[in-house]
Amino acid sequence: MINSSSGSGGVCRLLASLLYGLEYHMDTSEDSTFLQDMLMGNTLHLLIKVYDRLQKYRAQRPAPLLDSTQGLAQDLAEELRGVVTSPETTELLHLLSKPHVQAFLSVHDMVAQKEFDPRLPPLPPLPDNDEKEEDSIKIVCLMKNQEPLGATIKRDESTGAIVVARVLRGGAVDRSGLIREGDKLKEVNGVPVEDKNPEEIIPILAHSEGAVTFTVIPSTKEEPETIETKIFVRALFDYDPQADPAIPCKDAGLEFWRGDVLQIVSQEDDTWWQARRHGDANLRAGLIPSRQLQESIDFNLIYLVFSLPTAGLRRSFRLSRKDNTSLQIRQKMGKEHAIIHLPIYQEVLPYRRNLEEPYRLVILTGPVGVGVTELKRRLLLSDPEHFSVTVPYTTREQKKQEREGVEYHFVSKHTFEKDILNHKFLEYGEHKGNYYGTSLDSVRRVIAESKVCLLDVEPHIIAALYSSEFKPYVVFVKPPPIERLRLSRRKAKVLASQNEQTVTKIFTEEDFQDMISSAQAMENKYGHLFEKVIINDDLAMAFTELRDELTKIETETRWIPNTWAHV
Ligand SMILES: Nc1ncnc2c1ncn2[C@@H]1O[C@H](COP(=O)(O)OP(=O)(O)OP(=O)(O)O)[C@@H](O)[C@H]1O
Repeated sequence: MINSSSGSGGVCRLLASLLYGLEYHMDTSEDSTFLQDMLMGNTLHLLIKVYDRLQKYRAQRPAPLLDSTQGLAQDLAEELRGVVTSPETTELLHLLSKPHVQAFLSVHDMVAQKEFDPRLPPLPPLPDNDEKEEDSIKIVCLMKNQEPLGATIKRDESTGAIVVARVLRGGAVDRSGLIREGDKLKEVNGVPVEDKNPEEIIPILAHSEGAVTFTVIPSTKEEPETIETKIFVRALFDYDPQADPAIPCKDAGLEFWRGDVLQIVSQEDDTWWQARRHGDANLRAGLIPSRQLQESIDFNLIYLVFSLPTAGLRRSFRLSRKDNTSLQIRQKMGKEHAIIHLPIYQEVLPYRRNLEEPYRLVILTGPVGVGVTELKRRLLLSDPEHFSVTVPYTTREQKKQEREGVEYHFVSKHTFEKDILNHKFLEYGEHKGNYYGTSLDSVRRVIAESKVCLLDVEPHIIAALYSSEFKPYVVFVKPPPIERLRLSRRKAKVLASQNEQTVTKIFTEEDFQDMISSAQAMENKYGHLFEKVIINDDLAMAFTELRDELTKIETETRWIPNTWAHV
């Protein structure tokens, strides 16, 4: 426990409040535990104590008397070995030979000799400044390690000079504060670069390590005030800068995957923004394509390649299997479009449910037969007080054992058709001359009962529920690779229709192939809406993963579209 009466008490309180403030920016409980352990750990607090003690001596400006205590210790040890041994001399010799003492003396000497700065190479001779119009030259030496320098260069089209095009936020160049956008690059490590192409210079810089010396003519333009933006977006596509022919410098690009949350730190450039991946320890920003690039056809061709086979219909009423010819499901929303224009980023903000707020709607989706119904059934059984499902509407006759509002809401054909016209249904279909449908109001009813509503729909229905009212948490249930599918579903049976009869049958090879290709098509087309993907290989494991995830979303901070913040 931290002693708040110590000198570091204020800092400890500051660290504790920092932890609280940072909570919103953490993805997982592991991140939070890691930070908690680090900020509240003993090592950091001992360091703070050491720092506090050193502060006391600061005013006295202590200076080392010697710059080689190691030499003194060696001389002393030699002299002591020559004298008559006594317990004191033996103890002193033993102490001086201890690695801790030697390390301590070595650190003392490094500080005394001021050896902690990197050894910089001698300054290169100043170039002959024939260009009378240039009034100043700057020689900058940066120590480069494995980390890229964090700047891009280009040839200025009007002057032909090689100029610094961008300085990446948080990168080595940015942290040095010595090179600015617009500076003209004359030499790198004494080698003139003015007659070289940027493509020739980039490898020189990329492969150099240690001290890199730049001779630059500083830009005369007034430096614009840098405003760090705090915009968070969820990437809706995978991006690999190494495979991008358009990026000005591949190494300056930021690789990310669909679903990653990115912090946009600069939008000054119209086509290439600067961003960091949220939760990344690396503070150096990288280039990402801007939204403007989205409008370019090439960009869509390169990155947003969607395959468009029609996704398998979900069996919300357990009726829509492919071989059921008598059923025609008519979806109210989301006709298949041949051309999709998707946003490439979705602006998001952190959200944590308040206890008095309704639970988020949980949407389960996936290809026919993947196990959505089974997972939903298990969730309901696991906690019937907490989870619930909607009651569908039907125009078919009520059976003796059925109760109104339990299995179905029984309504007349006239009422059902009126409700269709009034857009009351999320989805509806016809089977053997009767209508079946799920209404938006039935979702609202479950939520109003302070329960988690589990809804199993086809992915194109999600758009109709994608609002601040429902804040849907969309789980995509995905089949495992085909060999695992064959193995795990050996004994599984599915419902199918034959001659107007519903029968059970085992999965066929065609069912598996359909399931996999349908899953792929769904992911390609709607993957940006899926907050969680669960691979249903081992059923028990898939269920545990789903249940744990649903518990977490009730208490943890998650990223939601910023439009959901406005009611
Ligand atoms: N991981 C699994 N391992 C073995 N069998 C499974 C697994 N997941 C589901 N099943 C079985 O597969 C069959 C189909 O599952 P389920 O009815 O839940 O599919 P579904 O996705 O709801 O499809 P539909 O939309 O056709 O109802 C059921 O018999 C179910 O028990």
